[in-house]
Amino acid sequence: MYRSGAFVAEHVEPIADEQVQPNGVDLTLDSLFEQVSPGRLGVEGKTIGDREAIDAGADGTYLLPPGGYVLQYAETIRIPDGHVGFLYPRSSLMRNSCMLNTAVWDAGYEGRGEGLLQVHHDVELETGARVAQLVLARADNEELYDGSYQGERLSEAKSKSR
Ligand SMILES: O=c1ccn([C@H]2C[C@H](O)[C@@H](COP(=O)(O)OP(=O)(O)OP(=O)(O)O)O2)c(=O)[nH]1
Repeated sequence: MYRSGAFVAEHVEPIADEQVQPNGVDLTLDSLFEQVSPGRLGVEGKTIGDREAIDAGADGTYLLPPGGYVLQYAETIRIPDGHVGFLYPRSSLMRNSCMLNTAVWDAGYEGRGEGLLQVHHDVELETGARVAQLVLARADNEELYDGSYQGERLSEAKSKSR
């Protein structure tokens, strides 16, 4: 069963009232990157390719030509024990010929995650704009997430909020 937006809001920070939706919470755009070297997924282990930050411009707006971009969310997410998270693109993003690709958010994960933004037509995205919606569903789990992305970008979040 999916939880209410008010429940999801207890596991996302910082959060403003307008981000809380009936069935989930909107996440906002923090920053964008372009991958510049190959990564690798092996039978054992993985590496993530190098990235270069994309310049948002003086007014904080990204002007994006078609391509694939790594998008970092501004909010810290905590997926509670007994739950799984799914993220969906905001429909207005999709209606503007862009798509956000996402994966499973595991119980126990805490961090500021990433998604893959596909741009199929030039688009403008302002830093802080709502781009995605996180939903939480009750789900059995034997253990909690303890992978390499646990705690990602948490220290950055703290220094930003000062
Ligand atoms: O769109 C998504 C989906 C998930 N995550 C976060 C939450 C999730 O718990 C974590 C790890 O995801 P996954 O288990 O799919 O990654 P992996 O490549 O298997 O990494 P690991 O080897 O650390 O499990 O990444 C994101 O940042 N973005």
